[in-house]
Amino acid sequence: MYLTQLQTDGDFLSLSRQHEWHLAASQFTLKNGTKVAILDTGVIQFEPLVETNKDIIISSAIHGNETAPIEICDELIKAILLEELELTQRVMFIFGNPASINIGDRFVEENLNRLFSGAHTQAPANNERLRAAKLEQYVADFYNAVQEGRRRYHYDLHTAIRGSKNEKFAVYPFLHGKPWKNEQLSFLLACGVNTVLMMKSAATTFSYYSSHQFGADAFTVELGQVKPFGHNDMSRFMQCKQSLTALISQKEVQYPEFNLLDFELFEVHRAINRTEEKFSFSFGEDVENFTGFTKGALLATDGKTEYFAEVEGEAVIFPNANVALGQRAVLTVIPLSQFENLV
Ligand SMILES: O=C(O)CCC(=O)N[C@@H](CCC(=O)O)C(=O)O
Ligand SMILES: [Zn+2]
Repeated sequence: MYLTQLQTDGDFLSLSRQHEWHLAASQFTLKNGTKVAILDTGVIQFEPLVETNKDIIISSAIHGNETAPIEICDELIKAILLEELELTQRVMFIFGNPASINIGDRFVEENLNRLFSGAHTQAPANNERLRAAKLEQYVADFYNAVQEGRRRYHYDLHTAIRGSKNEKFAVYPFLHGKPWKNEQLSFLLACGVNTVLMMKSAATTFSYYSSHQFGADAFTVELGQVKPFGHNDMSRFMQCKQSLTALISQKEVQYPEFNLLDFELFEVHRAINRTEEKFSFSFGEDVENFTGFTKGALLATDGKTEYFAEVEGEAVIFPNANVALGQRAVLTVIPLSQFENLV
């Protein structure tokens, strides 16, 4: 059994990487009374003795090559297990895809972040599809284990393949008409994220699952650019780590008064999917996220279909010509025009 080693070094990341797709469940209690439950590889849950009012999920390694968020969570988990950090809230950490961490790639067979909200059932099982089903269940059990009416959060931490004109940005899952929350934007700002994309449609991403299925305040948070372990300048992630630390170890957290002028808010204009083997962009690999295009400029070619910028300044997000057929090759955004749904 792995507990003795884990209680000694707090290294849940290495333990998860040594058990790529499954780890026997176990539990123990820290000296400070915090209950620790290892639910599976990459899934560890903490419940402190004190009365709590928040249920917080912090996930990383949904894509295994996005190492900075993994390092943040590794450090937080170690601090909790070694009792250097005491919690005041229920917290579940998830390393989404340990096998993809071990190959230093986005995924093994299939993009885990396109398999949630039941999408994992739409094709024959593989390890990522089985994993998505398990992660859905762990999230459901975590939120449903306590009484209704508590505050639910899920921050799914990523880094982007390309550089970004806005280094850090968040994806606000489509809320089906429910209002966006100033308070959540203020938390993101405390993490160093002042740029937010407001999505306009349902998705099969992890953050959309927690948002839509459980009403969690959930975001995909892009903290920087993909780099191998050991190549991240962790000083650039300090604000995020400190804000997450405050959220999980303080009863309440105060943020500076909300000022819309502190933010760059975008709405998704459209998603362009790759449907043909022959798919290319009109621009190079060095073109960064949030690069805007002149109306009428060619953006992408999908087989015989050409896509042109429809709006002056339409900007690209997550351009990736190598996505699987049928998947999103790029999002385009324009500045948010309506703010009444922000409360
Ligand atoms: O840089 C890229 O091309 C992708 C970075 C990344 O993994 N982003 C997430 C965004 C998820 C969302 O839209 O909420 C993803 O593509 O899964
Ligand atoms: Zn990612």
